[in-house]
Amino acid sequence: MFLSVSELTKSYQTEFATTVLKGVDIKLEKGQIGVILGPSGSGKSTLMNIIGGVDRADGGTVEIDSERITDLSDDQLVEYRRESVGFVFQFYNLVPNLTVAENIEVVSNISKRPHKIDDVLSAVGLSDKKNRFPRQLSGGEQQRVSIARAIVKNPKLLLCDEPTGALDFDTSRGVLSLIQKVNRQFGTTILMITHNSAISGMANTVYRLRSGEVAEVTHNSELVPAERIEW
Ligand SMILES: Nc1ncnc2c1ncn2[C@@H]1O[C@H](COP(=O)(O)OP(=O)(O)OP(=O)(O)O)[C@@H](O)[C@H]1O
Repeated sequence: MFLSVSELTKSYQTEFATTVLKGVDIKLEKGQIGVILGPSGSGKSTLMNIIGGVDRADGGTVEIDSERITDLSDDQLVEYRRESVGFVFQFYNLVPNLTVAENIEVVSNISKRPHKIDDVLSAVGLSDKKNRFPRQLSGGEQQRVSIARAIVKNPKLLLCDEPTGALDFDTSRGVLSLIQKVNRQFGTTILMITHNSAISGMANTVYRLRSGEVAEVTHNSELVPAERIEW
């Protein structure tokens, strides 16, 4: 199994101890798309942060491509985040005074096996806008840049946290369609979190999270093209 999350637990200690993940199991084959669905507060971002090496679990394991992430030192986690994981968030976090190409170049410059910037720009449909600044782009275009920046390092895993959360319906479908295209063209394994259940049709496996537990797992034998998703 390419991505294997087993019995993952996490609590936060504030005034009260809050158990956010109560033994979560997730499995994805290489090249698959997984979706994690769940209401606000169900633990989606916490789970994503642990898989992405941004936060640490209390118990359980995360393995990607036979590497046990939960055993890595802090320095090894930095390396893992830089080489192996691409992140896409609801807000694009582009550097405002760098052009589209430069925003992508910043990442490719520090990667060991990057894709060519022009190939990535072409894949996201922004070759003709590579010299623009983020403020000169629409929200959907800015999200395309952030996807290009996430995939240029040729990551083992692309983590998308509510990638369409700030976008209108038509633009969202375009971005989801691009995520499907990235999966097909580059063979990238993708894990996406959302509270929008309409998106689940485009995933091989859907995990429904409720109060820190996987309440339901659904496998789709046929994937719905993003263009056909309605909500
Ligand atoms: N650093 C933290 N310290 C204390 N509690 C936290 C921390 N991070 C998250 N939590 C709590 O953990 C629970 C799950 O949060 P999480 O962000 O993982 O949920 P989520 O499903 O991603 O929600 P949303 O869809 O609103 O982003 C929430 O009750 C939240 O208040």
